[in-house]
Parts: sequence; structure tokens; C-alpha cells
Amino acid sequence: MHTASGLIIEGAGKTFRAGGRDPRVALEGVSLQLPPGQVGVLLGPSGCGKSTLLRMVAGLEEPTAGALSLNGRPVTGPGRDRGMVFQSYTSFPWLTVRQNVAYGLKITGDHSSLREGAVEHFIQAVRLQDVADAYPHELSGGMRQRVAIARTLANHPELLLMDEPFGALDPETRWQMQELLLGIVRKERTTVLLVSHDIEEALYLGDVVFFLSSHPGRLREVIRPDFKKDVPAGDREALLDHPEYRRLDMHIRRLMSEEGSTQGQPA
Ligand SMILES: Nc1ncnc2c1ncn2[C@@H]1O[C@H](COP(=O)(O)OP(=O)(O)OP(=O)(O)O)[C@@H](O)[C@H]1O
Repeated sequence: MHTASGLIIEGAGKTFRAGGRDPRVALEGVSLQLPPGQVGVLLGPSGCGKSTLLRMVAGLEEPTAGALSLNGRPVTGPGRDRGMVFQSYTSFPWLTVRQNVAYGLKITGDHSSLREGAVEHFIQAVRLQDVADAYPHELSGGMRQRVAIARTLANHPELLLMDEPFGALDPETRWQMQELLLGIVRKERTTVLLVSHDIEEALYLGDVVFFLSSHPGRLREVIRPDFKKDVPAGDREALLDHPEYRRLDMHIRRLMSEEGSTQGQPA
């Protein structure tokens, strides 16, 4: 594997300077690597800078220190090599499911038969074929989030960025969505960077979990739930029952409570 492949973040920092107020150091000296085809999870207490880091990778926020690159190219702004899915459902209400999924492809002018193939493929991947001609307001929250995922994946991003994508869903739908996502990214070999503050979600989805500390946000620990290779794919119960899962869960809870006790201190 080429050393520059995947996402590389080196010494990234972000200090917000709003007129008249003291500068706020949101992130400091964050270095991490996410190899192609892996799912990375940014986990940490509220306000530790997870969303800021994700937005920096998306090119929506400029780092005030350090550098980021994707597959050897520096990140200098938003680009089609990265696709973003937000917590709120970002479908166009006036377009059907199929038109929503096709939208991104339309504006990039892909060849039409290839485009239709990609649209149908991803509609099926997120299991929306029965409602492909419905409008977003006719769908449940989970379905609408699946539209957003299909639309983003149909553009074949090198890196899929997700900011608490299932945070607004009820637990049952959330589990289904996590399973669905994992199935798709394994099949498509998508590289994913996902923000979560849910330990179970992080350990279930992540090949690697980046735990951030707060005030300022730093990378405190890199956790690799490698024990998952001993658990049948998708068997959540076996996963939650695994002694190593319980150990990591406890360990992360401890990190969270340590961070919680330092919250509110000045940055
Ligand atoms: N545009 C901004 N201007 C000033 N400060 C900001 C801005 N955006 C974020 N911050 C600050 O940076 C820090 C990190 O915020 P961020 O939203 O990245 O954290 P988070 O870990 O994603 O939080 P949560 O889990 O609550 O969503 C916070 O202290 C926040 O107040």
C-alpha cells in the first residue's frame, strides 16, 4: 500500500477567533491516519471538537495549524472526493427518492446509462426500491437518512464523512441503519470517517476509534476493536457479549467520565 493513501491528518489545530472575544482553541495537534477501506470513528465528550475535525476533513473549515491530505492530495477546500452525510436529513423535498439519489450525478454529467445503473444500485443497497417514486415527506426518518446515504454513495466518494448520521433516530431504527451501513461499506470498500458520541455505535462500526479529549480537543487514544474479527459479521449480541467488548466499553466510559470532570474549564 502506498504510504500516502487514505486520510492523513498531521498536527491539525483549530483556534476560533471571534471579534472581541478570547480565542477559543477547539483542536490542538491532532495527528491520525485512516487507511483506505476502513471505518474510523471520532468519539469523545460534547464539545471536544469532533464536528470541527470532520468539517476540516470536508474542507468546510480551515485548519489554523497542521495539514490534511486524502490519497496524497492536500485538502484545501470542499471536493467531490469527499461526500458528507449530516444528522439532519438533507434530501430535496421537491424531488422523489430516485431523483434525489440521481441529483448529484446529474450535475456532474455522468453518462446516462451508467448514471441510472448507479442510482438503482444504491437505491437497492439502502433497500428503498419500493418507495423510489415517493417524496421525502412520505418517508420515515430512517428512510430519509437512507436517501441521503444513497445519494452520497452514488457519487463514489473516496471518503464518506458522517456527522452523527443516526443521532436523530429511535434505537431500533438506529441499529438497523448501522447494520445496513456496515453491509454497504464492506461491500463497496468505502472509507468512512464518522462522528459519534455513542460508545456502542463506535465499537460496532469502527475499525479504529479515535478518542478525543476536550479543552482543547486532542487525540487522547486510538482504540482498535480487533476482537471483532472473532465475531460473526453483524451479530450484535455476540459482539456485546464478548469480554473484550465489555473491557473496551468500560475503558471508554472511564475516559468519558474523566473528560466530563474536566469540562467547563477554560480552553
Ligand atoms: N464557529 C465557531 N466559532 C467559535 N467556536 C466554535 C465554532 N464552532 C465550534 N466552536 C467551538 O469549538 C469547540 C468544538 O466544537 P465541536 O462542535 O467541534 O464539538 P463536538 O465534539 O462536535 O461537540 P458535540 O458532540 O456537542 O456536537 C466547542 O467549544 C465549540 O464551542
